Amino acid sequence: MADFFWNQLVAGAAAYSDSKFTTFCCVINIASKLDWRKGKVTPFVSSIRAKLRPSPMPLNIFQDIDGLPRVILTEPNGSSAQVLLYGGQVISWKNERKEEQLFMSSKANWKQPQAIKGGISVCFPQFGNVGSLGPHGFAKNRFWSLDRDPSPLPPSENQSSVDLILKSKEEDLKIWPHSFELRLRIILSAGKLILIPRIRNTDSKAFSFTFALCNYLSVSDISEVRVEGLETLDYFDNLMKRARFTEQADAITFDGEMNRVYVHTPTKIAIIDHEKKRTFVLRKSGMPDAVVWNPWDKKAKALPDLGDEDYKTMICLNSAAIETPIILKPSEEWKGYQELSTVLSSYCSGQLDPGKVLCGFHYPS
Ligand SMILES: O=P(O)(O)OC[C@H]1O[C@H](O)[C@H](O)[C@@H](O)[C@@H]1O
Repeated sequence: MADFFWNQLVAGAAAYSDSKFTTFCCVINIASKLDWRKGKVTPFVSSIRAKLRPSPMPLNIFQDIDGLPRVILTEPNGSSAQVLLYGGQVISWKNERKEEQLFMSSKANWKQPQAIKGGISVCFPQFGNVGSLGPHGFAKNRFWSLDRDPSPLPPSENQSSVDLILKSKEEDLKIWPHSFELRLRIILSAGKLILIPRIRNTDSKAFSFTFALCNYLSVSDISEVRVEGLETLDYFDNLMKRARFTEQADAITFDGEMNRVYVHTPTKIAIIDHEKKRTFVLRKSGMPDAVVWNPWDKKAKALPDLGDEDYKTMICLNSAAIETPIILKPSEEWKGYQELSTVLSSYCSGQLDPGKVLCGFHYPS
């Protein structure tokens, strides 16, 4: 069946233009049974679709050459996103001009159980190395499932979305003995990519965790990038044994390795890419901290899954809950929210036009 998928995909690629290719890749409707252990995706016949709950837009999935099933989201303006069920990881977000907004390592390791460096990955139940687990926990090295019973989506014709779920399995309980359900809704709409993570304690005892959405954003040249919104805040410097400092600069710029956890950050942070004249705007709630990371040249060379020059075109700006771990009692649920959007940077004497990127924002309820 996997061969069938791949043959269809290749035939489709040859027959269709790029814009229609995505549509064609959507041959396999998500009314599918996904058997990960065999590395296969087995579509049900269409009659079974009727038995499933209706979704607002048809959801599309295909299996790529590495055997990793991915969901493709598209919206009428032409932007698109790709989400791997492995790690629940967003690996691509293209704007309406088909320009990639996310960074993917040129040496990313696509073989399980490795984590894939790039896109937007989920760090749970532990961020970084602080704790008993391996770096960034295990959610990024697990196969997630489609959530067949998500909470109802807000009605909208021009967005497409997917709901994923990760439940604790036996192997997880051995290393982190707390039963949980981690849900992630990914919504694509014109110029925006929204991620809504939710974690429910399905155990009989309380547990605590740290969490991050690790956003690898694509930039033209890291030396020309500035991050605004973190000035005057306190941060833990991971390069200085997590010592606490207060940010003194007007904006964060880069001329060497940086690995900081800013605490109590505002709900909006801007990444200004001077060369591209483009600003990423990160809006978030439920995740009070923000991690800023760039490995620079030496660390990039030391990391086996990062190209030597890759650091120049990436910045990691993570939405996170690290300083104060989240505690959930049995049956309680935590919910976060993250929205990434881009706007054209507008300058007046080198200053970002505040009306364009720093205007008020209200989160959807
Ligand atoms: O390799 P990854 O899991 O993508 O993590 C990459 C980086 O993410 C963060 O932002 C951390 O602060 C870094 O210490 C880490 O190395």
